[in-house]
Amino acid sequence: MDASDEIAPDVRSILSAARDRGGASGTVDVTARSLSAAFDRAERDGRVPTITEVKPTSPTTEGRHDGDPVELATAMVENGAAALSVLTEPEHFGGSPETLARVRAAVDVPILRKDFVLHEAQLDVVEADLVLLIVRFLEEDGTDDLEDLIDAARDRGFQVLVEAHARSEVAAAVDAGAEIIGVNNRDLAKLDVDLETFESVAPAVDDDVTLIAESGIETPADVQRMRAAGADGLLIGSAIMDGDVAANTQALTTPTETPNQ
Ligand SMILES: O=C(O)c1ccccc1NCC(=O)[C@H](O)[C@H](O)COP(=O)(O)O
Repeated sequence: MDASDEIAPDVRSILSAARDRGGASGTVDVTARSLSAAFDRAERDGRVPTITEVKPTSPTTEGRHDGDPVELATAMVENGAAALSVLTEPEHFGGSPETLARVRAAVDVPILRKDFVLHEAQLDVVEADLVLLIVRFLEEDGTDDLEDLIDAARDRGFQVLVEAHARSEVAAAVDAGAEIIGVNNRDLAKLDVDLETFESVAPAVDDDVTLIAESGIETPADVQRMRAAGADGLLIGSAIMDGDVAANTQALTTPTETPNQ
C-alpha cells in the first residue's frame, strides 16, 4: 500500500527525506537502559513516568529552540523526567545522531531515538536505548516490514516503541510483537492533535503492553486525563521545550489532585 497521499504535505516531506537518508555500514550492539525500570523508579518516587523530548523544532513549531541539548536534557532529568526522547531527524526537527550520543553520554536515563526509521540499516546510525517505529510509515511501499524491523532492533539490543494512531494500527503493532506501544494524539494526515484519540484507542490495548500517550499533552490536567485513560507513561515535547524547561518538567511530572467539584 502507498498511503502517502493520505498524509499531510509536511509529513510527506518527512517521509521522503527519511527514504533518502542512508543507514550505517556496521551493526550496533546496544546495552539498553530499561524503560520499564525507569518508569517503576518514577512511580516509586511519586513522579508521573514521563519521556520528555529534546525537540529543537518541528513542522508545527514556530521558530527553533537554540538551547544546548545536553543542558536541556540535564534540566529535564534533574526535574523529574524518567526517560528522554531525542530527535535525530535533521531536516524537519533540527536533530542529529551526534546530539543523541552527547545527551546519552551525559545522563543515565533511557534515551528514545526519535526518527523515522524505514530500513534496517537506519537502526545502526547511533546507539540509543529505544527506537521508534511508526506503523503508518511502515505501511508505505518500499519500506521494511514492521515485524522484521522490530526483530532487527531487538537483535541489536534496542527496546522498541511502536507508534499507532488508531485501533487498527494497535492491532498491527501487537501482531508484529510490540511490547511498548505509543498512541499518538497527533494525526499524521492533518497534523491535528486531539487527546480523545488516546482515550478512544487505549481500551483496545492489553494490560501487558506498556502504553504511552504521545503528543499534545500541555497541562497537569492533560497529564491526569491521559493517566486516567490508562497511560503507563507519557511522551511530552513542545510543552516542555516552550519556556522554562526545568519548571515545565517539574510541573508536568508532579501529579496534582483534582479539586473537589
Ligand atoms: O511535532 C510535530 O510537529 C510533528 C509533525 C509531523 C510529524 C510528527 C511530529 N511530531 C512527532 C512527535 O511524535 C512529537 O514530537 C511527540 O509526540 C511530542 O509531541 P508534543 O508534545 O505535541 O510536542
